[in-house]
Amino acid sequence: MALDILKLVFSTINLWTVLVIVCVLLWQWWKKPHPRFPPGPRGIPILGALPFVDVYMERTVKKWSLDKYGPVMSVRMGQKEVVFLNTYEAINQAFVKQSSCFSGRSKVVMMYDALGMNGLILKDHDSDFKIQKQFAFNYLKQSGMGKSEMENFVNIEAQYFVEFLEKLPEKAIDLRLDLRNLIANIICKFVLGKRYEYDDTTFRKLLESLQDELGKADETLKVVILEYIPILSKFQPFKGALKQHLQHERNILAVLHPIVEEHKQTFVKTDIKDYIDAYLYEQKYGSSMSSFTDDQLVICLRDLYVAGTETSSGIIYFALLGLLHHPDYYEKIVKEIDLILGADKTPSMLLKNDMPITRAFIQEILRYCVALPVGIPHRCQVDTELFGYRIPAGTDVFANIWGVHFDPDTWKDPETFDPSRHIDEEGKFKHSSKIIPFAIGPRACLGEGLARMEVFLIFIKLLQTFKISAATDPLPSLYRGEQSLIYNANSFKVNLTSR
Ligand code: HEM
Repeated sequence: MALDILKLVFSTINLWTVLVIVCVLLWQWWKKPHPRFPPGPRGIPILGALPFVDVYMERTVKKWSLDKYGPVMSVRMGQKEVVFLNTYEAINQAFVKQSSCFSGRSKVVMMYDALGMNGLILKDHDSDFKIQKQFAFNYLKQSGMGKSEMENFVNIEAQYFVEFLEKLPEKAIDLRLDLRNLIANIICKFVLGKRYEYDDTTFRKLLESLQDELGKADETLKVVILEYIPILSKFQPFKGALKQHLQHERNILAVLHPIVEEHKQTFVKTDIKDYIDAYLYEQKYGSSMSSFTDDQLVICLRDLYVAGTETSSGIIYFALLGLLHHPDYYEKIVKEIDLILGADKTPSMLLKNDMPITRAFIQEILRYCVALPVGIPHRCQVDTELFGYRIPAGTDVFANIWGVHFDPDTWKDPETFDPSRHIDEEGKFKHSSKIIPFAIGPRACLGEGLARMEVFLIFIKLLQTFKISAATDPLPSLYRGEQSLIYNANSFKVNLTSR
């Protein structure tokens, strides 16, 4: 009898416990951060809308925004309520006009244990960040970002690159890694003060860590999910994926630390050769010395290297794929290059106005193949209003850059790859403020000037030197690339023949 009573009590407690847990979960899922929070799908308890989002999250969200929720909408992702801005006007309003509210960063689970919230990319928007970003920007500008000094350097590196390719045995080649080498060399020269030969072991180590860090798509997916359901980091396979990701980050830092130490040993205040020297100078003699710490320096170097390598090289890789998909444009561009540069003249940004077809093609690649389709999330720093909605402090806000580039209200047949949309009736290149691959506002890309220069000069140099043909059949899609931390084309091979 007593046993029966005990059994009954326990089964009742269990039932109640389960009921309470279910109610808490339902309440959490149902409750919005504010009655005027932007509308959006709430999905199912615990997972939110995660199971309903395509691997190309930006495309699903844009569709939801067009079909039902409008330009400013929310999506419940796991435990988090995030906001997506799906039109140029919404992004401009938040990230430019209300930038004092919308420029923060949140803690990133997949990086935090290795990087904290230091460096440039992950740093919250405070006075320290402004000093660091201004310093980095001034340094790049002084080094000639967007000017002829930097152009010379990109051209010299591009020349090394084509010479390296010319020496390779004639066979089909996948240029992805070699392009990454080339672009990494450019950023290393500015930042670390040296370029590396393609077989240098330190350089290979750095590149391999980058490749591992940016990861394979399925590993990346596991660490990305942790941003929304952090509790999963206690369980496999998420625990292992996170550990590995953090180790890749530490590997990059381990290569950079000794380079900084070497600079410290050889530092001469009257001979500033690179970013590290300039930083050490600021550390010793600058007016805001406390902001310039050793840890901050190493993570800034990591940021410039990581942010500056995969993005630009990926866009050039996409541009080559685009050419192979559109032989009519291949022909037109080569004709333009032959007319303006011939076989020997060095590519130059000064000639860009004479090359509208090449520029229009690159512009269409930047529209169509978005390296960071939803940018890097911003954190709303104070309770604020946006388009009549309430956005509480602490909310993560994404700019759906892909959504802007494929907005049917701006672009006719947005899914058609068509460079002619960037050329006016007089045959001149037409700039569009609604192509924003580098984002906008105070958190916009630091390296836009350098990246634009790299893509233009290297793309032309390759076409001036080689005849490029496809060695992969069928070619991967230009529209559906590989979704990892950075969106890239799926691998393909080409044959290169000297022109
Ligand atoms: C085609 C090439 C590139 C693309 C498409 C690109 C795109 C972007 C985007 C979308 C962001 C996020 C902006 C935001 O949070 O709103 C960003 C941030 C950043 N990029 Fe780039 N980027 C490229 C090349 C580069 C290069 C070459 C460098 C280095 C010199 C660089 C350094 C950075 C840094 C440091 C940030 C963080 C800025 C901040 O948090 O304030 N990027 N980039």
